[in-house]
Formats: sequence, C-alpha cells, structure tokens
Amino acid sequence: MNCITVENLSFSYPGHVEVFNGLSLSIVNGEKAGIRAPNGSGKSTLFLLLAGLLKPASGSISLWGKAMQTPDEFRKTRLKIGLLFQDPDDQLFLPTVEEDIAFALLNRGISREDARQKVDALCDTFQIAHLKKRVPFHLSWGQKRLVSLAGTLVTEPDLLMLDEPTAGIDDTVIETILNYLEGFRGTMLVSSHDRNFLDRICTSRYLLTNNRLEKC
Ligand SMILES: Nc1ncnc2c1ncn2[C@@H]1O[C@H](COP(=O)(O)OP(=O)(O)OP(=O)(O)O)[C@@H](O)[C@H]1O
Repeated sequence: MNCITVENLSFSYPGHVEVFNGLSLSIVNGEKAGIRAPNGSGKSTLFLLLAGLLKPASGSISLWGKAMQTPDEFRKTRLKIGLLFQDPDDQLFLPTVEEDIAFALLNRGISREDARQKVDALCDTFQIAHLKKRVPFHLSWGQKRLVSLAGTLVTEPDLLMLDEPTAGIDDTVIETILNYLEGFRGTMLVSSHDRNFLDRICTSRYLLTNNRLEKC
C-alpha cells in the first residue's frame, strides 16, 4: 500500500514562478526515500504541500490511500506525521527546550509524566539533556536543529519527513542520528545534500529536477 500518492501536482508561490507543474510520486509504506536536488528546486515546498501547510493549485495528494481534500483532513492526518522544517526557527516557539520537545506529545493527550519520560530519553540519546531548561531562541543553530529533530521524533510518527536533518550538525552527532533513524520502522522522506547520510538510511533515492522526481 502507498503511504504517499501525488498526482499531477502544480504549485506556485503567489507572484512568483511555478515550483511544480504536474509532479507525480508514490512512496510505499515502510519506504525510506532520500531526495537530492539542486538548491531552490522545491524540496521544502514539497514537504509543506504533503503536510497540508501549502495548498496546491491543482492535482491530488493521498496519504495512506485517503485523498486529502480539506484542511481538516490534513489536520487529523498530521497527527501521524513528523515534519522537520528546514529552518529550526520556523519550528521552535515555546519558552524552554523541554516544553518545545514535549509539545506534540501533550497536544496528542499524553500525560505530563509520560511526556517527561519520553522527552528525557530522547534528550539523553541526542546529548541535549543539558539544554532542557534553556530558551530555544538563544541556542546555537546546531543545537536548535537537534531540539527540533527531537520534537519531531518524540511522537514516533508513522511518516517522518525530514528537511535537511544534518545541516549544521557535527559528525559525532550525525552518527547518533543515523543510529536512531536506522531503527525507525515507519515511512520516511528525507531531503539532504549529504549523499553518505542518505546512503546509510534510505531504501530508495530520488532526484528532483526540472519539476520531476525521478528514481535514481
Ligand atoms: N515563501 C516563498 N515565497 C516565494 N517564493 C518562495 C517561497 N519559498 C520558496 N520560494 C521559492 O520556491 C522555489 C523552491 O524553494 P524551496 O525552498 O522549496 O527549494 P529547496 O529545494 O528546498 O531549496 P534548498 O535546497 O536551497 O533549501 C525557490 O525558487 C524559492 O526561491
């Protein structure tokens, strides 16, 4: 069964050139798909469209076989999705790191104690336990990246969409992230310019150029 089916998707930012014109793709359940592309070709835009945060001009998006037609359908389905934004400043918004990582759990009705345990475990894994009481806004860029990644993974989503997860992160921590993602059992769509990173965790690779997403 497909996790993601996109047919004939077209999208332009208002007043700008079109990003997609007739893009189609399908990602099967459990696939770990790596996307590479030149800068500005639309990777981030694709993730935002798939999460229902941008609206296509035409075409269809189905997630787990269900056509996503209304904002409400996307909102409900997003509970099963973890989306890591390319820029952590678009993602972090609460007064402390631990509150930010816990947000998606509490939003899903998980108790404070269970949320605290999951946050603590992930902070230990990503070596960011010392940052828990810090203000996300004041962290370094790499630290923000790790905190936003923890906040994306903490709900153990069925579909992970990671936009440049290793940008600005040092090699030892990249290894920790790789180890974690190698054990991830859901479906994953990950964009990166780091070919080695994609080779380690992906079961399929795609190249996005000239409006087309082609297996490579
Ligand atoms: N909010 C916006 N308003 C107008 N144009 C935008 C906006 N966001 C992105 N674009 C444009 O849309 C195109 C696709 O951008 P996008 O960020 O999706 O590409 P990308 O493949 O993720 O790039 P990169 O690898 O450089 O991060 C680019 O030409 C970009 O300038």
